[in-house]
Amino acid sequence: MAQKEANGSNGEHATRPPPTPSPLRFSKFFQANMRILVTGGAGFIGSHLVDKLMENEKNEVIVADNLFTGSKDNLKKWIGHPRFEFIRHDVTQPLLVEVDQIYHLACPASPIFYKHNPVKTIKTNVIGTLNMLGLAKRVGARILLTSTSEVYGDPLEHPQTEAYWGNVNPIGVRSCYDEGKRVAETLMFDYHRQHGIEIRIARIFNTYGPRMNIDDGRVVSNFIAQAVRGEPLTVQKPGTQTRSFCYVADMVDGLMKLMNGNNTGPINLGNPGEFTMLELAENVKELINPEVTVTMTENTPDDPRQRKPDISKAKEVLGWEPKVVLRDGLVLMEDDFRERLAVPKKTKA
Ligand SMILES: NC(=O)c1ccc[n+]([C@@H]2O[C@H](COP(=O)([O-])OP(=O)(O)OC[C@H]3O[C@@H](n4cnc5c(N)ncnc54)[C@H](O)[C@@H]3O)[C@@H](O)[C@H]2O)c1
Ligand SMILES: O=C(O)[C@H]1O[C@H](OP(=O)(O)OP(=O)(O)OC[C@H]2O[C@@H](n3ccc(=O)[nH]c3=O)[C@H](O)[C@@H]2O)[C@H](O)[C@@H](O)[C@@H]1O
Repeated sequence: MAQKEANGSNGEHATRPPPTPSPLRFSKFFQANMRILVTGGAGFIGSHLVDKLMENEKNEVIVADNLFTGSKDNLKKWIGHPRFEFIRHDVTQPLLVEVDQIYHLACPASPIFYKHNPVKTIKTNVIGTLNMLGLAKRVGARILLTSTSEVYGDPLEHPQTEAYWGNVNPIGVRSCYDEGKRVAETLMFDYHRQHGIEIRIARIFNTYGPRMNIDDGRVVSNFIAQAVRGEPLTVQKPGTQTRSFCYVADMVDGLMKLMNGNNTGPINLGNPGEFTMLELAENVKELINPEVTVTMTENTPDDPRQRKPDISKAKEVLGWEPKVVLRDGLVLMEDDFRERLAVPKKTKA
């Protein structure tokens, strides 16, 4: 059953005005660029976001990343650029920089990585978000959190609207991530209400695209790497579980619209096209390598059975909806995987 509309979704519950940015911002002669911090900017979504932000000559971009799952390779075209800076930094430690906006993405996202060191994952979500909120408060910056559709857990409502409070196991092996992100959302709203911080929360649904780690472990990258290598596609049982896959360029566009718009969120960002894992495997097989087989493997605990975003709110308040359909996105990703795996496409005889 739909639960009541998420509180404070438009900032009406802030009890304080936002903290003031640096006095220099109001100086008549100061013509600084917009200074933007991207935590987790060496990762998959983060590096695509950095590319887009760097297109605007009025932006200076600082990436803070501990390189746990990210890589400097993802940022190589910007290293040394005068408007770009990389800081190897773990967000569980305080960070002192002067910025106007913070995109807070730092957190391992693939289940195999976030379950690898669950205590660190919780610390990243809770202490990391606290640190970034503290920074936002000190410098008067607006902060956007990349939350997740996993806050809905194994959802009993379908598709999921932002008003749904979720069905999350608090003590399971995925909880470090799901509950960590839920606490991060709570912290965002508490800082907003208590200190007037300008917040934005995106609830991201499964996003895919070029630059995902080859051994990332997530389903789209697994299937594409397997198809390119000519290995069986590993569908975890029962295979009827569903996900909705969003192409990364659409996601970056949504994140920037959210950051620069007036709504705090939370707002679902995702592609509502819904596929079973067996359907995804069939699509990858047909498009990338019709010779591979599909094999059924064991699943992991608490795997959500279905997931599909209701994006009415994103359409209404951001004027955003995804443009790239799954079959086109898979092909766009294939070229990047072939290049990195050094497996060229077979040319027809
Ligand atoms: N890709 C998706 O489908 C998806 C879905 C929902 C939410 N998200 C969220 O989007 C964000 C980015 O996800 P992604 O898919 O790009 O994952 P990713 O693993 O490629 O990127 C995460 C980045 O954060 C960095 N990082 C991790 N812990 C850190 C720490 N303690 N300090 C500093 N840096 C740290 C990693 O090194 C990496 O560069 C994450 O917050 C994730 O929860 C992603
Ligand atoms: O979008 C989200 O909110 C979340 O989605 C993913 O979590 P998950 O949906 O579990 O992603 P995958 O690991 O890609 O799994 C998707 C489905 O594919 C299945 N799978 C995975 C891998 C594989 O080789 N085969 C396979 O069938 C899994 O059982 C699962 O049902 C991301 O990894 C999270 O970071 C993100 O927050």
